[in-house]
Formats: sequence, C-alpha cells, structure tokens
Amino acid sequence: MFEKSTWIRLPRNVVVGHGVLDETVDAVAELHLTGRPLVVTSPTPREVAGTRVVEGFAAEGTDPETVLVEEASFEAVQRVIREADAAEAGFLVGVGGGKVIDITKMAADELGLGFVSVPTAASHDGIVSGRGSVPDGNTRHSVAAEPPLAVVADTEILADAPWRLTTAGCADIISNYTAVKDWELAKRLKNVEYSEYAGALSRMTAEMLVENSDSIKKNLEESAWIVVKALVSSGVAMSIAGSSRPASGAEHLFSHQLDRLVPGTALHGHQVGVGSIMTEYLHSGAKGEWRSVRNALASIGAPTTAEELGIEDETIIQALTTAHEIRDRYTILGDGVNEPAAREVARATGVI
Ligand SMILES: NC(=O)C1=CN([C@@H]2O[C@H](COP(=O)(O)OP(=O)(O)OC[C@H]3O[C@@H](n4cnc5c(N)ncnc54)[C@H](OP(=O)(O)O)[C@@H]3O)[C@@H](O)[C@H]2O)C=CC1
Ligand SMILES: O=C(CO)COP(=O)(O)O
Ligand SMILES: [Zn+2]
Repeated sequence: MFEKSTWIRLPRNVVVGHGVLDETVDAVAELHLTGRPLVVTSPTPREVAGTRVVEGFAAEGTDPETVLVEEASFEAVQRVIREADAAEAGFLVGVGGGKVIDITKMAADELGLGFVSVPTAASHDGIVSGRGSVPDGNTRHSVAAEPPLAVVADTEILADAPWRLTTAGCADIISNYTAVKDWELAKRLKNVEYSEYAGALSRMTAEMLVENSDSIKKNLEESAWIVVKALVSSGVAMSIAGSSRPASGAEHLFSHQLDRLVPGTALHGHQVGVGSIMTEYLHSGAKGEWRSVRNALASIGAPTTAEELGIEDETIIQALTTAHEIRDRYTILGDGVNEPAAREVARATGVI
C-alpha cells in the first residue's frame, strides 16, 4: 500500500523589484491577514526599510508595533513572542538580514501567526525557506519554522546594501553544489530521504547563478534581481525537501563551527563559500571541481581564503576537524577529518 505523504509549504506572494517595499501593505492585504502588525527588525534594516514599512501600516490605520532583535538566539525568539503577545499582534513582518528573518519565522511558528519576509540584504537563502537556523551551546539547530506567506524583496534596497552582503548571498547559492553532493552521499551511505526535485532545483540554481555571474556587479540593480531570484529558488528547494539539506551540507557545518569559534568575524555566505571549496576537494580530489567552485566565488568577489575571511589559519583547521560534531547530518566529513588531512585540504586549495 502507498502511504507516503508530504506538505510543501511555499509563499503565496513573492513580490520582487524596484521600489516594491511600498507594496508591503498591499501584499499583506491580499493575503487577508488582519490585526496589528508586529514589525521585527534590527538596527540597520530598521533605518533602510523598517521605518518605512511601519509608516505604511500606520497610514492604513493598523497601529503597528516594532521590536528590535540584535542576535540569532532562542532568547531572541522568546522576546519576540512576548512582544507579540503584549501587542496582541495579528501577524509578524520580519525586516532585515538572515538573523531577523529566522527569528521572526520561528516566533511566528510558535505563535501560530502569519509571517511576511522583507529582506534588506541578498545575503542568504533563508528569505523564503520554512527553516530557522539558530546556535545553541555546542550545537546548531535547523528547525521547522513558519514559511513566509509573502516575500517583499525591493531590489533598490538590496542593491544599496553593502556589496559584501550580495556576494555572501551568491556564495550561499554556490555552496549548493557541495550541499547536494553531501545529500546524495548520505542517501547512498545512510539511506537518508532524498528528493530528486529538490536536489535538481538546488543544483540548477547554483548553475544559473554562475552562468549569470558576468552580470553580477557592484552598483548594478540587476545584480540584486538575479541574486534574489536565486535565493528564492534555493529556498523553494528547501521547502520541497522539508529540510535545509539541498542548501546545507558539510560547508555549512564548517561555517557553523566558525560562528562558534570566531562569532561575527565573517558573513555566513562567505564562510560557507570557503567551506565549499574544501569540501568539493574532499568529494572529488585534487583533480576534481574545487577550482570551479573557487573560480566562481572569485569571479563575484567573494572570499576564497582564510585571510580574505579575516580568520586565522589555525581556526580554519579547528573548524574543519570539528565540524562533523555540530549536528547529526551525514556529509563527506564522515566521522571527522583528522588534523593532517585538514591541513592538506586547506593548503592544497589555497585556503590557508
Ligand atoms: N533559515 C535558513 O534557511 C537560512 C538561515 N540563514 C541564517 O541567516 C544568517 C545569515 O544572514 P546574514 O544576512 O548574513 O546575517 P545578518 O542578519 O546578521 O546580517 C548581516 C549584517 O548585515 C546588516 N544589514 C542587513 N541589511 C542591511 C542593509 N540593507 N544595509 C546595511 N547593512 C545591512 C545587518 O545589520 P544589523 O546588525 O543591524 O542586523 C548585519 O550587521 C545566519 O544566522 C544563517 O544561519 C542563512 C541561510 C539560510
Ligand atoms: O544556511 C542555510 C542554507 O543556506 C541553512 O542552514 P542550516 O540548516 O545548516 O542552518
Ligand atoms: Zn546558508
């Protein structure tokens, strides 16, 4: 008897383009969301977009409330929940980078309220996904969270953001190559559930971004358009999979370890990009495709070395040798890369 079933939860409205921030209120009205909006944001995103979103709702007479979050943590999720309860919020709007959007979608999930995603940086592929990623002591949780009902991605704001945020988003997408390889490996060796559709979509998204890399340039709004489309597509792959597997493999474990060892030093996307060069080497060897990964990153101006990340060589080795411990997710790291092997891969790829 066939007993399989799945829920694929996707946004209903994805609004992308020049000046669409001012359509946030319309995107919400079209969803029939009612009640008081709670706008969750952080200091810089509030300046570049949050205040305008609040003013838009206020002009409609919905009396919006604002809460600022400073870090991605379970404490921050609980604080947003308390603020939402106190304000008797009807729905949540996350305006910011990956940190804010993760916290908002996790709070919305616990509250059972609708969530709207308003990214202010094209820096990560969590803008559409129904996953939240939060560090917790020695580990990092990728938890099911409320996927956005609508995404409002204003390319004017995304293009105005510091360029390094956009190159981080590109690197987060380029890392899909190795994430999918890790997922396939885990299917072969550990019989983990694998989705051909999600794997193919994730890989194709990375390929299209690399093919279009000539058009991804600083001060060009079209770049934000290309990158945000890829981030949406990668998020859809995660929604189809029902996990972050299509976009998060060993290179993400490496990055999560760096977040623990040297928090706030480099951007998530930049760290996973450098991780991807090394895990591609582990997958396909010295003559394999690690140079293509490195060249793709270099072509859009993302870091490819420890020095460019601003991270000590020894910290890279430490992260690589301990990354497998962070989460129960089988990858090319297996039960751990020992120190000489880590040094070899980091040197051979020019990361250190
Ligand atoms: N759930 C998922 O599927 C995914 C989750 N993630 C998560 O997302 C996070 C990474 O996202 P990322 O965006 O890099 O990190 P942050 O949200 O920390 O943003 C990085 C920095 O950019 C600033 N910023 C945001 N927008 C602008 C702007 N328009 N102009 C100037 N500065 C701006 C932020 O300011 P401020 O300090 O004021 O906030 C912050 O300092 C990680 O926690 C990662 O785990 C990543 C991929 C997928
Ligand atoms: O960053 C992500 C995808 O790009 C999500 O990663 P995690 O599930 O590993 O936290
Ligand atoms: Zn990522």
